Amino acid sequence: MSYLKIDHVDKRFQRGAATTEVLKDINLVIDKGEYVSVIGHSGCGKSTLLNIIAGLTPVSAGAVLLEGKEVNSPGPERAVVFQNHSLLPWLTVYDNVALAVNKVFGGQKSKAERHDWIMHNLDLVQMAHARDKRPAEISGGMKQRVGIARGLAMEPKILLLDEPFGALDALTRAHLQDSIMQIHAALGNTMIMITHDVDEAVLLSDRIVMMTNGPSARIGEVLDVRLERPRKRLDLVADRSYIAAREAVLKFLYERHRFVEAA
Ligand SMILES: Nc1ncnc2c1ncn2[C@@H]1O[C@H](COP(=O)(O)OP(=O)(O)OP(=O)(O)O)[C@@H](O)[C@H]1O
Repeated sequence: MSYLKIDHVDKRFQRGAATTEVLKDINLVIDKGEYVSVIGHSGCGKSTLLNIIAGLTPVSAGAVLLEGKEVNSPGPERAVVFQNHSLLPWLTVYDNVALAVNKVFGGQKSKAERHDWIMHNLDLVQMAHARDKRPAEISGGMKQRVGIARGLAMEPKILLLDEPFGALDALTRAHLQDSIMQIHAALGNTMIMITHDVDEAVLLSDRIVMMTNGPSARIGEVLDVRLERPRKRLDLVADRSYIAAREAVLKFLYERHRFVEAA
């Protein structure tokens, strides 16, 4: 049985009498522990696909199956990390993570166990020192770290990352990419990440799913990234497989499926 199966998924949005077909016949199987990136031009339907996997958006046809069970509502086994962190501004870093932990584990773990689990996840993203700060008191990168801790703390089967580093400067972004690689190596969790950044996709992924332009976007190609782990960005700069993977994605995006802005 596949771990995650996206099976002949179509998505159409209805606005009044007009129907837009955003996704057409999306098929993808993802193994447990895989890191899969989804890349494609703006508006092709990447977030729509992620939201379907999250159970936030219903499919128009087809199905998403996680361990054979159909996904049709949001659940803690599919946690989402959004681009803009989505932390509650009136709660501290600790309480933002606690909210999710209490919701998921309130009936299973004691108060002390939940506390340890919250601190463990804040430690994983190197944010334990800021546990009493509110979101407005910490940087964008730190907010994303807390968002990732909150997602991980739900112990999801799949962590869905919607451009998690998109709003960050290049250096902060690089630090967070390194952190997420370490977390993935340590926990072996399944991750699906949307990105616009070709280097980020190659650095982090086991496979890169490349989507054609919408409307009716499809999966155009899936690239296997055969780079050994752990990966170090500086070592990869001159690595032939890295350069080849990067070139394959760039060619897909800028030669075969060039983005043409609507007039
Ligand atoms: N709730 C909705 N109702 C109607 N149309 C929608 C809805 N959500 C998304 N769309 C449309 O679906 C298309 C795909 O949007 P989506 O946000 O999934 O693309 P994307 O690839 O994630 O874009 P970006 O890279 O710019 O974030 C767009 O044309 C968008 O306008």
